[in-house]
Amino acid sequence: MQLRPMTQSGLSRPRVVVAEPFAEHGLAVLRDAGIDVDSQVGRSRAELTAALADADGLIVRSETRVDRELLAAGPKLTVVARAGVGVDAIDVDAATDAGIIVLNTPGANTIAATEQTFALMLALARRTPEAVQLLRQGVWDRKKLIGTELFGKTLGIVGLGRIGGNVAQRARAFGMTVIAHDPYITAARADAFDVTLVDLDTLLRRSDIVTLHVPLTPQTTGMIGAAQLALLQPHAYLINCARGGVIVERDLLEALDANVLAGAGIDVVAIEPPPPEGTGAALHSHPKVFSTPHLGGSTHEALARIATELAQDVARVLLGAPANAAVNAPVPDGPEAERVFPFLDVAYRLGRFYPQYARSERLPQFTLVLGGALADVPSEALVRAFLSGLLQATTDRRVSVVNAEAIARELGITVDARGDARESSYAASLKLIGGDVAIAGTSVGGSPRIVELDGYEIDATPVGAMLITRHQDVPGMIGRVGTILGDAGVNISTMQVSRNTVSGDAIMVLSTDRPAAEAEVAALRAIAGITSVRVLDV
Ligand SMILES: NC(=O)c1ccc[n+]([C@@H]2O[C@H](COP(=O)([O-])OP(=O)(O)OC[C@H]3O[C@@H](n4cnc5c(N)ncnc54)[C@H](O)[C@@H]3O)[C@@H](O)[C@H]2O)c1
Ligand SMILES: O=C(O)[C@H](O)COP(=O)(O)O
Repeated sequence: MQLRPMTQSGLSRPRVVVAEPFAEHGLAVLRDAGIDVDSQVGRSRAELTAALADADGLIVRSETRVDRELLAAGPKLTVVARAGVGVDAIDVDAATDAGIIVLNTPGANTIAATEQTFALMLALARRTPEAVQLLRQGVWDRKKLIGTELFGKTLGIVGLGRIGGNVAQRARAFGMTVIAHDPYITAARADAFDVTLVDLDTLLRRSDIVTLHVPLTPQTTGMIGAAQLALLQPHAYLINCARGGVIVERDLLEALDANVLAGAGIDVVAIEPPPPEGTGAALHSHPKVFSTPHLGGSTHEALARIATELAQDVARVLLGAPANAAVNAPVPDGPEAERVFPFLDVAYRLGRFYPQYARSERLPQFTLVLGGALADVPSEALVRAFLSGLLQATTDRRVSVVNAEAIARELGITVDARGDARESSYAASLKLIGGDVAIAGTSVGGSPRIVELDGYEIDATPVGAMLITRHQDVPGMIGRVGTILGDAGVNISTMQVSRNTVSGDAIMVLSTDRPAAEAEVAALRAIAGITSVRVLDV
């Protein structure tokens, strides 16, 4: 895919501030893509705030609170990237309002968090940390340390998403019965994991071990408090590798002291790192709690995966391509993703191309025809990509896929998207109709192409500097245009000519290494037979 920097400072090198540890090879991916990296790891919030003044991107993990105030310190910010899954420390709504794309790496640490869940589960069941501690003190006591088996026990999973699903699969291999509570998944997903879906109270009553795998949201904050803990069996264990805030920590401490449950394995606490006098620290030192300092996602493999995936996605966004994993601008997943994804860039380029080519006083109402194999895919992500390109080329505002629709609504711009399987002579295509202009695009090997422009068949890559002439179809035109541009030092990288045999007109579509300057355009316009010259920066 051909890319160009999409920063507000035009063609200057984008700059990314890294606020928390991020694997070196991820930084190398950014630098190789022409992005400057500014490490603020370990610096104060004031220093981080100052560093954002001219930053295009920000990379964080779970310890940086990315609130409205911090976002406001970065007027050029295009992307906030979370190296991991949970985005609860990021004000995603504030980012969306500001047109900032929030990325994460869903799935990259799923296995790590799943295995950490089992590490805590087995540690609790076999009392391993206690055994290690006693042996370190020289105590050999086998009777005191008799454990329990996972085999035959009931595991209750709260949140049957990526991690919950992986935990379920492995629990079945241990010979456990698995029940789950997740109001947002289908029965088919539960069946696929051989899991019975139940309500939360039933899960708490029936489980020998309860494990939490929900995101921290307003609905899940404090979802396990005194009333829920009271439903547990006295021999039950509670595991939390999700977020500390899902549990009311004070209630858990009291329940442990009152033998309401047998123990807890926790990787996360509500405030990290926990202040010494808080409930998080009290849990860490509680004799019935085995805890780890938020290590669920911290394996070499997961961190390497995260660094590569995130750096590539940050580079894609900063270089003008659609994101793979934008939290606030989702693209379809499943089988449709493969069809839609290459066309996000086509839609975006059509958006940038249109106003520079059409030059109409007012933007018309648009129609976007999803042709061929695109006819039955959801159009939302394609419309967002189109609008972000269109508005970036027509407004001074910070526009991206996350706020393009809202801005378009404000400006009264509408897009009527419809599928038409018969529309395309390509396997799949997008046709944009606006006023009396019609442009069709497709994707070839991941590269956007314009294949039809106002009835002319062409094959042009709408990326970077372009020059389009309309002229009479007479001999010598190509030579004259080429000579003027050559004399001016404008290198032509590709040239397409297409003719209309009925009208006797032709179109020439050039990609140039730099946009032609006004004087050069004036010289082209002066060629007899040339009716229009347009310079575009797509
Ligand atoms: N300890 C760690 O280092 C670590 C590592 C990775 C992820 N996490 C945490 O684990 C969470 C889950 O990760 P995932 O990748 O499985 O996410 P996911 O989005 O794939 O799964 C979350 C599941 O929770 C369900 N859910 C949401 N609200 C619910 C509710 N009120 N009740 C029941 N179910 C609900 C969703 O339907 C979804 O199926 C993340 O959001 C993150 O906070 C922690
Ligand atoms: O949400 C996540 O991805 C995990 O909690 C990991 O968080 P971390 O990046 O702070 O280790």
